[in-house]
Amino acid sequence: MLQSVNFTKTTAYKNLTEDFKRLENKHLKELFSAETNRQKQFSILWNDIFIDYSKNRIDAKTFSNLISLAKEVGLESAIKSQFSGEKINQTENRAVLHTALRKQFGQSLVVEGKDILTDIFAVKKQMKEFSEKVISGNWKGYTGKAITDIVNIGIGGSDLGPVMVTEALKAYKNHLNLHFVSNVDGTHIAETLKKCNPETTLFLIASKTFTTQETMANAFSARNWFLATAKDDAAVSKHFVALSTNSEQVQKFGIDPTNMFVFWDWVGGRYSLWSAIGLSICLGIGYDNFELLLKGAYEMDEHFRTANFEENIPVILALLGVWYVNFFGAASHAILPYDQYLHRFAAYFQQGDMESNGKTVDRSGKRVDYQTGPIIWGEPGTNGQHAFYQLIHQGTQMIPADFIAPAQSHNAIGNHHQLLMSNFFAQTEALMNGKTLDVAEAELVKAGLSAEEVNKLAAFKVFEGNKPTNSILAKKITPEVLGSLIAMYEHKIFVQGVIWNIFSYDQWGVELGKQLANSILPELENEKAIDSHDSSTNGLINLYKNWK
Ligand SMILES: O=P(O)(O)OC[C@H]1O[C@H](O)[C@@H](O)[C@@H](O)[C@@H]1O
Repeated sequence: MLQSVNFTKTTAYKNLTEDFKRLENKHLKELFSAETNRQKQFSILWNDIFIDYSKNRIDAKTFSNLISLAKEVGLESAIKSQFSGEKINQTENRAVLHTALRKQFGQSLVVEGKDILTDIFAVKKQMKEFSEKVISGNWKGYTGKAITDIVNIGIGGSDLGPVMVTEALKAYKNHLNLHFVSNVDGTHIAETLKKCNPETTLFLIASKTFTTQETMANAFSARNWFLATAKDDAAVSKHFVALSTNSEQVQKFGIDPTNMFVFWDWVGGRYSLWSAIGLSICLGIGYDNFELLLKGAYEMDEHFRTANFEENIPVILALLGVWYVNFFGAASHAILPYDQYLHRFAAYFQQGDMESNGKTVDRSGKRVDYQTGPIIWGEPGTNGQHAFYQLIHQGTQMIPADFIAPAQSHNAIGNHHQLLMSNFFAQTEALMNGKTLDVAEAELVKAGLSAEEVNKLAAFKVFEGNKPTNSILAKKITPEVLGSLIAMYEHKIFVQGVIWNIFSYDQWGVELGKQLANSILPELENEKAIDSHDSSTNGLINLYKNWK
């Protein structure tokens, strides 16, 4: 089981407090000139991924104290507990075994006396056969036509992962058109169905619980739309399949149990793209590529599980994050992929990270007296550069950022990739070095400005620099590399949860809004004025009722 340790009471934390005093006002430029081999010291080449974390505000001593922190909070045994299937998600009394889904054929994992890989491989086989049948056109719709369009209906973890991965690996896409419907706003399903033909559309109803309001509403609307043309309940089985843990609800909805792809309660929603929830990935890029994605994740699992903390990528990234959140007071962390295909990567980890570590209560049930998970955000470069980088460069907040880029593009058009990469390299350099007042003045003088104008303008052209970044350079974004990158962030989140002494695998914070929406729903079904809430909520509901 996970130990409950307040990391702020450890010796390592005390030492880090001293480190912070030493480094708080030290410029990264100074650190680089003091250590000529700094990149070598603070970087890892692993498979086709290079992690350069040298542009962080640490020195060798801080690094070693951060590693000690991981040791002191019992990270080693926490990793063992997670991988072996202990019920570390204590508030839901569940194991956390998305890593088991990535195990390779021929391996085994016995949990509570049962080899859980037997069931996992059986579902994978079902996914392989089904996806191959649909892709080849052998799976026919109710009028005998091959499937052309796949609509995945799901939300949160049953949507974001498949969306992100199928976008990231679009270069591997086959002929099937993929659509994702998540929002309960009728616009989402309506606009999607405009593009589909009931005879050739396959719906994947993706929901771990099969009770999620948004998904069920969309699933019923999809079925009504389908039956309006098909006019035969028996046709449903050719066009609707379920990805879920809840066979009872799946059957109630009317989906044939043979068309159900199961997973298990030890797969958290936001960690479920590796499970049956990944069926849309198999359909969109082929099962073999899905397997490669899993393989890449498995390799990262093995690295995380076995590498010394000093060389352990997720551990190091997690510790650097803690360093900024808890010592420098950073409130957010940016994920900035220089790859258009990764345009949903940050959005995916908004759920992955914020739903996991957005907690205020520690593992003993007490309110924490330190900061936990940061706000995760980001957009692809270079778009972000022309939008919000201003604040990263010259704003008052410290925003540690991960810059991710592939050395090889899937679309080598002209010099586009060089242009992109020049920006990737320039940004982290600029964020680190900044621009001094002297340089800003000299540039203005060179541009022919008068002394008075130089004096007026120079302060606005200064960049303090000293902004920490990680550069994550991959050879190419292949399914395998993507799998590794996703698993890398998953493990980073876990490590941070261990340090912050919180439960990373529950998500009670999403419940209150759901409960209240359920109690408000019946109030919207009649004309009566409402007075059961506070004046703001009553006022809003009543105005809505007047206006609708
Ligand atoms: O797959 P389901 O059960 O429909 O849940 C969808 C989402 O619901 C809630 O918002 C949370 O529990 C998420 O973690 C989950 O991913």
